[in-house]
Amino acid sequence: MTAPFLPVAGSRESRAWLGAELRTRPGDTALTLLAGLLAAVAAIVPAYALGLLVDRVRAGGDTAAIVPVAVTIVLAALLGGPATGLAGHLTRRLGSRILADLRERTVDTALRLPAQILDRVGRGDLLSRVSADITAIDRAVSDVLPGMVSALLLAAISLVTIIGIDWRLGLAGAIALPLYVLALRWYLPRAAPSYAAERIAVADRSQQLVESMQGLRTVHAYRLEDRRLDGIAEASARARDISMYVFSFYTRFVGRINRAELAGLAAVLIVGFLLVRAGTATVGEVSATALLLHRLFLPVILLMVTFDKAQDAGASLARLVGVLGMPVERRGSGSEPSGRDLVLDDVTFGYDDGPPVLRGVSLRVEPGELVALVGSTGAGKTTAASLAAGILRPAKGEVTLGGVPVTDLPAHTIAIVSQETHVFAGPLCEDLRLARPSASDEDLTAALAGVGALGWARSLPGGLDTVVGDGGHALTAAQAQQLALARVLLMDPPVVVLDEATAEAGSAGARDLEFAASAALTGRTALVVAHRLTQAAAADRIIVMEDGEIVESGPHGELVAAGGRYARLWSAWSTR
Ligand SMILES: Nc1ncnc2c1ncn2[C@@H]1O[C@H](COP(=O)(O)OP(=O)(O)OP(=O)(O)O)[C@@H](O)[C@H]1O
Repeated sequence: MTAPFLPVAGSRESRAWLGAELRTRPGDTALTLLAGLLAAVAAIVPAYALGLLVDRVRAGGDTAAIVPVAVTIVLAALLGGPATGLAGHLTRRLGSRILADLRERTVDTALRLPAQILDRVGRGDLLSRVSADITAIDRAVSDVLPGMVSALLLAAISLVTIIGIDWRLGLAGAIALPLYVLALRWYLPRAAPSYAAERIAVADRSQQLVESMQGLRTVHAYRLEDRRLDGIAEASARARDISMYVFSFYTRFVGRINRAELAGLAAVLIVGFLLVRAGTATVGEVSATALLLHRLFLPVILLMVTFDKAQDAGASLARLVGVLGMPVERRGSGSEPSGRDLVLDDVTFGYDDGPPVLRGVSLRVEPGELVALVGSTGAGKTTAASLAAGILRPAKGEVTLGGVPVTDLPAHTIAIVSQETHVFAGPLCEDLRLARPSASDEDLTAALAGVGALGWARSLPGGLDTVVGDGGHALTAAQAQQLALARVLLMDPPVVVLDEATAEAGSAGARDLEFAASAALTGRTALVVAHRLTQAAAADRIIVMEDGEIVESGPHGELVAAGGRYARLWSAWSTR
C-alpha cells in the first residue's frame, strides 16, 4: 500500500533541481556570481594591500612605492560598499525568481494531481507545502541567502589568497576549523529545542494576557483578578527564565566561536613569527594573513548562526521538489466526440490499492437521455458518477462519450455538479463567468433566472457584483448549488453528471433545487445520482446499484411493477 503522504525529495534530487534552475538562467546566475566575486575581492584587497604596505614601509619605500598601494586600498573600500549591495540585490532577485517559478510549478502540479491521490493524502499537507514551505523559503531567500552567498564567496577567495601568500600560514589558521565544527555540533542540536521552548513560553504568556482581556467580564464576575494576575506572572516568569537561558546559551555558543578565532589568529601569529625569524616570510605577509583571517570572523559567525535556517529552507525545498516529481494528469488533446452517448464499459475501480468498489459495471446513457443512479449508501453511485465525468480513471474497462475516452474530451464537454460545490471568493458575476468568461450581463441574468436564482441574487447587497465566497457574503448550501447549476447553463455542455445536488436541502429548498436541476439538464445527456426518489421517478431510466454492481435497470413504472429492489425503495420513500 502506498504511504498516505506526499513525497519528499532527497537532498541530491533537490540539489539537481536547483542546479538545473540556475542553468536555465545563465545570464542572471553569471551576473550574480560576478557581483558576489567583485564584492569579495573588494573586501580582501585592503587586507592584502596593507601587508604590502607594511613590507614597503619596512623596506624604507618612498612615496612612489607607497601611494599606489594606499590608493588601491581606498578604491577597494569605495567599490566594496556598492558591490556588496549589488551582490545582495542580485542574489535576492535570482532567489525570488526561482522561488516564483517553483511556486507556480508546484501549484500547477497540485491542481493537476489525480483526485484519488488528493483524497488519499488529504489537502492539508499540500496546502502547507504551497503556503508554509514557500513562506519559509521566501524568508530564507530574502534574509539569509544573500549573507550566506557573500560569506561563502569571501571565505573561498580569502582561503585561496592566504594559501597563495604562504600555505604554512594557511595551515596554521586552519586550526580554527575543527573548533568551529565542534562549536556548531554543540550548538545545532540544542538550538532548535531551545528556540521552540522560548516560542511556546512567549505564546503562553500572550495567551494568558489575551484570554484575561477577552474574558474581562467573567474575570470581574467571579472576582478572578488575582488568580489571573498570578497566572500571567507565572507565565511571564517562565518566558523570562527561558529567554535568559536562550540568551546565555547563545552567548556560550559565541564564546566557543571566539575561542576558535583566537586559536586561529594566535596560530598564524606564532607560526608567522617563527617564519619571519627564519627569514622565509615577511612581516607584511604575516600581517596580511592575520588581517584576512580576522576579516573572515564575521562571515563565519553569520554562516554558523544561519546554518539551521538554511537547513529549514532546504527541508521545505525538498518537500516542494517532491511534489514536482509527482505524476500529474495532463488532459488529452481534446478529440471531439462523434456522438453524445455516454458509455461505461465493464468498468472496475478501487480507491488506492484497496478492493474494487465498482466491479464490471456497464451502462449506457443514450444521447439526450436522463438516467438516474439509485442505491443504498456506499453502493458506488458517486464513484460511478466521478468515473463518468472523467474525474477518476477506471482500473479496468473504459468510459467513453461518442467513442472518445472521457479523459480525452475537450474542455466544456461534460459538466459535473457535485454536493461539494465551491464558491470562489470574488464577485458573484465572476464566479458565474468561470463557466463562460465571455458571458454578457444578459447571459448571466438569463442563467440565474433559468435556475430560479435571479430573485435572491439581485437582492444581495451589491447585486451580481456582491463579493461571495471565503471572506465575502455567505451563501447558503442551496444557493451555492443553484450557482453551480447556473454555471452549467452558461457552459452549455452536451453532457451533465449531477451528483445528488438536492440531498442537502430542506423540502422547500429541495423543490427549488429540483427545479434548478431539471433546468440544467434539459436537452442534455444526463446521469444523475438521485437520493430523492422523486428525482429518480422523473428520469427516463433508473439504474439501481448495490455493492459496486448494477442490480436493476429500467423506467420507474417498470421497476415498480417488477417488485424488486427499486420497488421496495420506492414504497419506503412514498410512505415516509
Ligand atoms: N475517496 C475514497 N477513498 C476510499 N474509499 C472511498 C472513497 N470514496 C468512496 N469510497 C468507498 O467506496 C465505496 C463506494 O462509495 P460511493 O461514495 O461511490 O458510494 P455512494 O453509493 O455514492 O454512497 P453515498 O450514497 O453514501 O454517497 C464505499 O465503500 C466508500 O467507502
